[in-house]
Amino acid sequence: MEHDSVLRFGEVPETRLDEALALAYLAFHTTPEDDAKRKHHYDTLRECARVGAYDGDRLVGLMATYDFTLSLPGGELPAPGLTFVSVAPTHRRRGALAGMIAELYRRLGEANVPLACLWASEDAIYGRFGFGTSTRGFTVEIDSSRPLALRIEPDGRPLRLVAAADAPALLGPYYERTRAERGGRMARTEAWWREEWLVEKDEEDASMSPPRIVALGEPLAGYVIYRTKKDNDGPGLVRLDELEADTPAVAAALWRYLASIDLTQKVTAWGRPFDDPLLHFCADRDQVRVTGVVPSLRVRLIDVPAALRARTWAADVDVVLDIRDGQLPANAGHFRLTAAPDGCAYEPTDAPADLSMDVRELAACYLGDTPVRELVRASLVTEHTAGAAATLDAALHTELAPHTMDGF
Ligand SMILES: CC(=O)SCCNC(=O)CCNC(=O)[C@H](O)C(C)(C)COP(=O)(O)OP(=O)(O)OC[C@H]1O[C@@H](n2cnc3c(N)ncnc32)[C@H](O)[C@@H]1OP(=O)(O)O
Repeated sequence: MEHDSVLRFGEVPETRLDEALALAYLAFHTTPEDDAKRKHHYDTLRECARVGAYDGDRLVGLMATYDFTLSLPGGELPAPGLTFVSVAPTHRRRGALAGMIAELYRRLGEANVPLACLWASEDAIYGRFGFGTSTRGFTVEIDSSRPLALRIEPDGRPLRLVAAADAPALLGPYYERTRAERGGRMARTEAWWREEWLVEKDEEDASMSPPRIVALGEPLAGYVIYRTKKDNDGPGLVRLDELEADTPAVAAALWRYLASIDLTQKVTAWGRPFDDPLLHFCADRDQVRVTGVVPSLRVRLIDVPAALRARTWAADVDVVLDIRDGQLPANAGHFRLTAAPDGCAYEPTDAPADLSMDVRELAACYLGDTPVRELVRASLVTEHTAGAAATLDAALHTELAPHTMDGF
């Protein structure tokens, strides 16, 4: 009988890309709206590394990985991004995903790749595989039927519209600088800008306008990318896709601009960084309402020592961590972490632990997002030595909140 058959895991060759794409459309309940969209998916899949699950010769599971580079506090690392994770509905809950993950971890281990990352379609899937939520954002809604009330003076320099064709060259270097200031951000290629950020027709809502880009300052001091929607039955909408600014005054000017666009009465923004100054400098929090918190990038520490050594540390720490790891035994055990602003060592030890945690909790703290103390209070980290979590938090601290806008 089919459900007794044993699954096999391995490469998905280029010759089977049509089948792989059909499987992804089946699992995600989608059909491409036109040939161009299908070709885009096909080309994306062709460029990704791919793992499949096979029942006999039939492809019943697919996982692809983008070749990303992720910013860390004070550094960056390659971090393959999982995407197109799909299992045929006839073969669900038989270990296809678990087997593909095991095959992926084997490959990444062989290639000395220390991290992997993803956005989850459902929250409950990936924690068991050691992924922790490493960046978060919030969604915000602005009532723009009246001018945006501000407590600070917005930057008064003129704003200018930028053609989408010119945007990668202008915004690319600016965005790249922000990666040095915040963990959790992907390096963007020109193709990524064009195909993911500046694509004419919005992937999720075809009734949205093409992307509009507005810049402030020369040299560039800030920018917004947004789309608008005119609703014939109600007020139009501005959907902010990205806002970056050198100073709060520049940010204030850009937010005020978004809230002033004619024939619209609402601005929505998704995935804003946790430390967005808007929430402080707006004068009326009834006008600027936080409507949700979004778990963003999930990170898997494949090689914990290499991952910890690649980031910088804000303060001295000397703690023994007892790490559990259900998939990668090399990460499990007692390790002494000695870190300081000039470097970090992470070595196995027989010493008793100061803190015990699963590797997914370490991932949640890794980029400076969730404080270890919060996880102690949630009983997800055990503190054996009083004060150990606070000391580790001080060392993990980052000036700016980690943040990811590139969904994939
Ligand atoms: C990065 C991305 O691409 S995210 C997109 C993920 N894909 C989708 O959402 C598409 C639709 N869903 C699917 O294709 C499949 O259901 C998948 C990929 C989510 C899961 O694949 P499966 O082969 O059924 O998972 P598998 O059998 O390996 O399950 C492994 C474990 O995860 C659990 N699990 C799997 N899916 C889920 C889920 N959606 N919610 C909670 N737990 C889950 C299983 O119960 C199992 O737990 P156990 O080890 O305690 O028994």
